[in-house]
Amino acid sequence: MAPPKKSALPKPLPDGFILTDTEKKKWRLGRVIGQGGFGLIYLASPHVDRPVAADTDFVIKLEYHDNGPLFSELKFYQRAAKPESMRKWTRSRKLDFLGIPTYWGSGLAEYNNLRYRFMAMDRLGTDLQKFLESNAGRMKKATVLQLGQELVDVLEYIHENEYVHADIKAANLMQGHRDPDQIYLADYGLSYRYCPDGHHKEYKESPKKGHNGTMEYTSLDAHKGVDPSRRGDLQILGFCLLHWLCGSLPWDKVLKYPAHVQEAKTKLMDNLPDSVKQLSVSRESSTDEVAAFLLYVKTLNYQEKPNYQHLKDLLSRAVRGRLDFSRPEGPAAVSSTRGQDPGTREKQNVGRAGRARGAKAPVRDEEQDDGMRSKPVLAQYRRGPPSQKEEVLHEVGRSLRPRRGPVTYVDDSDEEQEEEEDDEEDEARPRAIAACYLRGPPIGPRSQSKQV
Ligand SMILES: Nc1ncnc2c1ncn2[C@@H]1O[C@H](COP(=O)(O)OP(=O)(O)OP(=O)(O)O)[C@@H](O)[C@H]1O
Repeated sequence: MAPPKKSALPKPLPDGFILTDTEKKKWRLGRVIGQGGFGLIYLASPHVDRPVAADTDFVIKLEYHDNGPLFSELKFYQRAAKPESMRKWTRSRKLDFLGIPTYWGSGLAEYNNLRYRFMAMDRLGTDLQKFLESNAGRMKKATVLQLGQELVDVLEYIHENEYVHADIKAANLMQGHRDPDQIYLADYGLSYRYCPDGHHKEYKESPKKGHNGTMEYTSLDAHKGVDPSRRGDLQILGFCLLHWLCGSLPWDKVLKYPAHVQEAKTKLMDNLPDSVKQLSVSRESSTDEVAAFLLYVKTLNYQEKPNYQHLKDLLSRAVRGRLDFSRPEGPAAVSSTRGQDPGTREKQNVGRAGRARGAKAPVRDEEQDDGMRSKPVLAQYRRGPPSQKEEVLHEVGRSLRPRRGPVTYVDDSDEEQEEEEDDEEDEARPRAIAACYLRGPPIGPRSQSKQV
């Protein structure tokens, strides 16, 4: 009998299903509490003899075994986020907390002729995009600066462990399940090993890979198709901080035109610090610190190690204490983000060519653009099988938000090296990308001079 036809989102496994990880540890599945473009998030428990408690501290992320992002995420956790190594780092740096979720195990499973990959990890709480959506896209300045400092700590740790995240944004920042003051950087599905075994990738512009990442925040390097690096992560973070402070970004209205976004970001970076300072919506929410942050990031060479302490110093200004996600004072920014459904926002994330390639973000005639960010994504641009996704959404309730759609995946350039390490995973390796999914050349002018 032919195996059932697959779509990107896995056919759910039944409640109570028992999974065995590579360490022979068993995990019991509870209910589904989230879904992404490729996978489902289940409550889970290592106590397999009883139903999973509603307040369990664990979740399992489940995807079809050859889908891809989970494979990539797993590699990140296995190489870079070992609990012992994080503990050591936290102690040596005298940090109270490091916002990277703990990985508890992973494995493969089979059910009804379908093969799955799973990963057990810390359960997390609400993502920060939800706060932004109820606060006109803004956060209080003290909160923004504090988040910025905490994220610099997280980035320093992952950068020192040969990885960059490459997709920092509020939707990937989640509160702790037990402690809402602990903020975790989640979703390492697009993380990239920029410095395998201490050898930094070379600077190389590649039009075929241009404009990858989440369009609002992706770095200028990514716009040019350059592999992600440390300075790119910091530039993405700078754009996020600016967005959270102001509620909007200068390129909000042209997000469907990657070349225009690139142009607007180049202009902003070329005219620092004034270009950022003038975006302040009020004195209380002045953007001076973010201007200084981005100005420093601009000085970094592609392979240069940032001075993380200096970056934190630039953001420090009475920013200790509890995080306050209430609505900031002052005028609401004129933001085209407001009112836009999160699904539409997420469709602007086009993934990384060569790793998570897929349908390109929709590009339409310019004449048609009259603030199109608030318009729904056209049906033909929606990735994945809407019917199945909608079914699952109904089952699991309103907390679920569709994010990126399915893309065919190819592993990063570490393939040969990984082969040695992953003998037992060989069979599970994601398939090579089909030619029909390769992204075409970027649209629009490429007028920038090289910046290495
Ligand atoms: N560790 C976790 N604990 C609790 N909920 C989680 C956890 N990780 C993810 N979620 C929830 O599940 C949803 C899907 O997460 P997931 O990381 O699979 O997908 P995504 O990042 O939204 O999209 P994609 O899979 O396309 O990258 C998230 O929106 C979040 O609400």
